[in-house]
Amino acid sequence: MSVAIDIKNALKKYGDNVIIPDLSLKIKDGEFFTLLGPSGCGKTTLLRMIAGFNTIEGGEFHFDENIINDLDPSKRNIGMVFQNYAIFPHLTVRANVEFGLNNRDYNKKEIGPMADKFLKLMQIYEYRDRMPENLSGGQQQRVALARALVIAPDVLLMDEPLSNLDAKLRLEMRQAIRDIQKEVGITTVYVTHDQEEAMAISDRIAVMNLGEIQQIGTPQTIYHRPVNEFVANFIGRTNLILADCEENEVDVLGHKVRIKDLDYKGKVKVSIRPEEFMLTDDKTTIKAVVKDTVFLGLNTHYFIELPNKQIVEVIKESMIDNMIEPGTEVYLTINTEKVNVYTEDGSKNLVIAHEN
Ligand SMILES: Nc1ncnc2c1ncn2[C@@H]1O[C@H](COP(=O)(O)OP(=O)(O)OP(=O)(O)O)[C@@H](O)[C@H]1O
Repeated sequence: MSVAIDIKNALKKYGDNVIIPDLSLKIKDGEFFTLLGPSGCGKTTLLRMIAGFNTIEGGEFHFDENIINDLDPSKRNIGMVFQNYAIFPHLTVRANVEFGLNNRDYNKKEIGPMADKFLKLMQIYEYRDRMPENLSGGQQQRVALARALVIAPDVLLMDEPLSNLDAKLRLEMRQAIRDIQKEVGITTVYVTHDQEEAMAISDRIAVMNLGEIQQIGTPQTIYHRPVNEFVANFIGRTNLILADCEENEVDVLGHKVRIKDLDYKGKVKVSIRPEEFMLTDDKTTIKAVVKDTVFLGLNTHYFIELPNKQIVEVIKESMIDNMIEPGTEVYLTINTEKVNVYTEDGSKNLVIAHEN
C-alpha cells in the first residue's frame, strides 16, 4: 500500500552544523516527487531521514497518519535505488530480485513468480540467469529497480539513480522509471541535481537551496513562474535585466509589464528566458547586435548586445539558411506574458500573487 508523506518542521544537524533548519512538505499518495537542488543543499540528507538512515533532530515525519520518526528503517517498508547500483555481484539477476523476498513471509512457491513479474516489467527477464558483471549499467539499474519494487514497498526512494549512466541511456532509463512508477502507482521520492531530468520525470518538484525549500510546484509552474531569482537561475536558462518599477509598471525593453505587488517601488530584476525573445523586422523595437552564435542542431543560441551593452542569450530553432552572422544588427521584442519581475535582491517574484 502506497502512502502519503507529511514532513513537518524537520530539523537536521551534524554536530553544531545545521543542514536542514526547518523544512515542511507534503507528498501525495502515488506522486512522483523530486528533490532538486545544487550539490550540498541537503537532498540526500532529507531522503535518508525519510528512509530512517539519518537521525532526526526535530520535527515529525508521517507516513499517512503514522509518525515514523522512531521506526526502524527495516520496518518502514521502503524500496531504495541509489547511484551505485548496490546489487549483489555474487548473485544472479534473478537471485538479486528474489533477495528481498527471502526475508519476508512468502513461501518458496510464491517467490519465483513474483520476481519474474518484475523482471518482465523491467525488461530484464531474458538476462535472469546472468551475473551482474555481464550486464550494462542500464541493465544493472533495472535489476536494482526490480529488486526495490518486488517487495511491494509503501514508498520508493531514489538517489541520483541515473548519474552513472551515459547520456543516451539516462534518457531511456528516465522514461522507463517514469513508466514503471505510473504503472505501479507507488509514492516516489527522487533526488537529482539535474533540472532537465527533474522536469521530465516528476509530477511535482521541490527546489532546495541551503537546506531550505525555495519552491514546490509542477515542472511547468516552476519553469514559467519561479518564485525567486535563485529558482529562475537554477531551472533552465534566463537573462536578468535591471529596470525601474514606477507606478506598478516596469519598462522592459519598451514593453510595459504590470506587477501585482502594489507597494513595491524601485529597481527590479527582470527575468526573460532565451526563447521568449523574438527577432523582428520592426525597426521601432530594440536595435541590438549579434555578438556570437552557437549552433546546437535543433536550436541556435545567439548572444546579442542590447543598447546598454548587456549581452542577452536568445534561442531560436535552427533553419537551414537562417544563421545570423556575428556583427549583424537585429531588432528584438519579447513575449511579456512570460516575463518575471523580481525585487532587486532577487527574493520575491512581483508578477505572481504570493501566499506569504
Ligand atoms: N555524515 C555527515 N556528517 C557531516 N556532514 C554531512 C554528513 N553528510 C552530509 N553532510 C553535509 O550535509 C550537507 C548536505 O549534504 P547532502 O549529501 O544531503 O547534499 P546533497 O544535496 O544530496 O548533495 P549532492 O547532490 O552533492 O549529493 C553537506 O554540506 C554535507 O557536507
